Amino acid sequence: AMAGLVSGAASAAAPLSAADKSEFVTVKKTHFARKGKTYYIAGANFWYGGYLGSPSGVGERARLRKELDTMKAIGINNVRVLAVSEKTDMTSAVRPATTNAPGKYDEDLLAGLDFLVDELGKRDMTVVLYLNNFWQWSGGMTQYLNWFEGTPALDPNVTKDYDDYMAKTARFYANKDAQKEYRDTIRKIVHRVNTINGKPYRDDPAIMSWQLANEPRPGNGKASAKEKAIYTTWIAETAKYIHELDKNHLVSSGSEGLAGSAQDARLFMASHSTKHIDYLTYHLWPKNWGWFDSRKPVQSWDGAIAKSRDYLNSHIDMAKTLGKPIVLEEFGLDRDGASFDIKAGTKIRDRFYGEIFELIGRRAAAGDPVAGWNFWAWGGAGRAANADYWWKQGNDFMGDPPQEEQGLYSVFDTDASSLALIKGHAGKLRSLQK
Ligand SMILES: O=C1NC[C@H](CO)[C@@H](O)[C@@H]1O
Repeated sequence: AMAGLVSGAASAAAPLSAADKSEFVTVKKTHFARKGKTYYIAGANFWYGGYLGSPSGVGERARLRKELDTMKAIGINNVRVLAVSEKTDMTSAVRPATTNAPGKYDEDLLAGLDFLVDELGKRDMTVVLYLNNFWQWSGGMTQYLNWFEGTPALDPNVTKDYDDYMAKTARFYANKDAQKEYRDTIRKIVHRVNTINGKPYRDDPAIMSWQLANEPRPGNGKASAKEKAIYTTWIAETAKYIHELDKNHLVSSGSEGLAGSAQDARLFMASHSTKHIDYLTYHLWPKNWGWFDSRKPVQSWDGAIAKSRDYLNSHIDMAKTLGKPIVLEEFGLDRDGASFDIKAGTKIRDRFYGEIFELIGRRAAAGDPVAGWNFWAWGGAGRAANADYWWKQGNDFMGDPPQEEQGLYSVFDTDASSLALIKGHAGKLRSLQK
């Protein structure tokens, strides 16, 4: 099995030439380069960063500045952020949305993204901006289909049927009208001029990459050859379109890896071999994928960590084969006792984070095409507001989007052991940059 097959001769990061002095994050063979050095991502998922930057409504600019200062202080150099959301009547989705209807945008909310990007530039931090969502918590592809197919936007928290959801949502890729609106929105964002600092996004090195969507999948686990072909074409053509709009920035898919490719390694490799995809992404979710049972942590730990290591190693090996850097841009585990309560411990999650950081760090040090990690997700000063832990409009934003209990996977500013662990491993990756 591919698992545990640690690469043979490590492909050490190629020495950088003066041309790599670019302020922009670029790809040099199987590593990122930035300002003349290799660049490793020690990042956080911060989906709501643009929301906090808004000048009105949901905006909390003082909180945003404080969150970025806290992240910077522990060595986090990158955040992964939702750039576009679609207004929907689904209860599991965030309100407000950057797109209220086809071609109708919320300029106040988009000004929040401007503020975030400007604040990141001031802190020498970078951002990955995803332009859509396969899931319903920001409207996403299912909302596009509501607009252009006339079908109801599907909320799996209501339908309780993920297989049906995934098969229907994947119709987005071949829906011409939905694709036209999606591309119009992409152009609106990629060609945006920052209203805070006057910088066109295209020319701003604080942006690291444009990402097609959060966790785009070809359909469900039984995706057909036709659906896989449509998905593969969609990735290549959308990535190409973005590169035509913007010569400076990288493009990635937002894929989870095998879990987001119907467990089909050939599909993952084929859909990411296009030259228009600059680096690979994968996500790791032991609890979501049924590997870890947080109510039976002792019994399920060994199996979960073995499968997790296998998942990491096999994806790094696929990155080696494809000759592209790979970022573990999401991973997470819940609090002790499967609690959402901020007072619950994080012993098991800390152990899990430590194992992931160690493996990634070891293979990065070995020169493998490892480009870093983003944990899921930054909760910071956010606090759950309701006894049932569900999000309601007006409540704090935190690492968990509205379709999940507020506190499920968030790392809060009071989770001292987790922050210390993140700080230590961010430092280890930073020491590899030369
Ligand atoms: O992108 C994602 N991946 C997993 C997260 C936690 O379940 C989820 O909130 C998000 O949709």
